Amino acid sequence: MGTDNARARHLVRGATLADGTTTDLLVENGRIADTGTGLSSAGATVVDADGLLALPGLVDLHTHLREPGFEQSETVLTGTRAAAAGGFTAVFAMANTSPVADTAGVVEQVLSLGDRAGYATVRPIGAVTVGLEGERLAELGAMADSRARVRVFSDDGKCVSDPLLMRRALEYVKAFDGVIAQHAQEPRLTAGAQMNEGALSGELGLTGWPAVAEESIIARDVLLAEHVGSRLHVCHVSTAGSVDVVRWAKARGIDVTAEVTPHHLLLTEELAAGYDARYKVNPPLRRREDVEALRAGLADGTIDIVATDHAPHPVEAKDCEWDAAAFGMVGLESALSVVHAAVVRSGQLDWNDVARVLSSAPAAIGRLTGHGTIAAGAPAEFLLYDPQGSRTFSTRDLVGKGVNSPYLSMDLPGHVVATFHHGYPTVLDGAVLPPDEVAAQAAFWMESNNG
Ligand SMILES: NC(=O)N[C@@H](CC(=O)O)C(=O)O
Ligand SMILES: [Zn+2]
Ligand SMILES: [Zn+2]
Repeated sequence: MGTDNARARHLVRGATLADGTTTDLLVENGRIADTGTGLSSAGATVVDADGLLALPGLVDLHTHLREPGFEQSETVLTGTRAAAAGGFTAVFAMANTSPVADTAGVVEQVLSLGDRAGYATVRPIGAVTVGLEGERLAELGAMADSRARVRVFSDDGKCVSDPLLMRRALEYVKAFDGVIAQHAQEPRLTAGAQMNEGALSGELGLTGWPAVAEESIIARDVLLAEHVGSRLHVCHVSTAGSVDVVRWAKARGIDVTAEVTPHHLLLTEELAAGYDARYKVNPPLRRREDVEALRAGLADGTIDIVATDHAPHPVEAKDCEWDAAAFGMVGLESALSVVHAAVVRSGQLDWNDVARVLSSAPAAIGRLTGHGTIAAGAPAEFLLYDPQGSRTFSTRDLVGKGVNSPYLSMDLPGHVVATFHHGYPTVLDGAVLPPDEVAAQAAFWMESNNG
């Protein structure tokens, strides 16, 4: 049955592309076989895309899939189902698992789990240091040369704070065109930190996380990247000052890219006032001025991409006192709607920009091919989005294991109607397709493409 479906052609009829033109998409053998209007539907399953926007499959450069080791929070299967629901066709899986993804063995395991599940391309991120301990470099070369072909390295969750180790890591990854993705947080300036440092943290009696703890590491790292002539990526930029530092570095010609999360584009620190730990995240939600600067930075290209930092946690880790709660929010299922609400409605980004910041640019930074374009001959990696209307976001919209979403009971615009990965649907009519069906499609795809 799965084999038949994988061979099946799909005709997506009357979709609107990011540039506003209308087209049909004939999907066959994993590729977009043809585009144009009035394509024949002979032998094809027709998907009516009237009024729907077709965007290249979203690529998340920053996802916590939690497997191996924290399967109570998420697995590669559940996390990639959440990804598909959000319109993602590729995710880069962060290394803070148990064991840590600091060896070729672990990254190959994560790769295989992703391939088998079949909901999205999973590209493992390798740890920079052994055990994320910040003491000695992990086997970066072996991870790069492994089947997982790791190009992005990060100790995310922790900062590579030792400047000498950071310098060595930047130097080392040049050999295989890798990039260090830094979680910029000066540890001494943020010991015990619970929320953004400012008047509000004082009022609430919570230890503050000062903006300078992020900005000083970014400033140091762009200078190190310049010094060694290497490539740096900055994770989840959250302050106006960070945008200024990155803008300065780019003007100087330094090879740096930066990401912002959907939540830092929409939410502010005032949400901490109710001590609801759903709003506890690292880096913390900041001030309105920071949100405005992040939006402007994304619009003018200083910030290259939006990445979710999808960080699922079990209910117990959030349903407790603020100080004791885990940092992090889920974000895959809501990302496109939140970006729509934060920067499309305001006119700062159009849909072409959205396709860039959520698909082609993250693919380019991660050296991932086969994603980021909708064109005849290209791999069929795309989604259909209904930009009309809005929904009250609820746990029914959450497909992964985590329910730690800051958007529950908020009204969000639009929704993902369909996602196609490797030419087969992972989401149709707004519903994620069952794991056995998708796994069968994936097995057939692997056979015809690798075998
Ligand atoms: N963002 C978070 O608040 N938490 C992340 C770690 C991280 O991205 O720094 C996690 O792994 O839970
Ligand atoms: Zn981080
Ligand atoms: Zn993270």
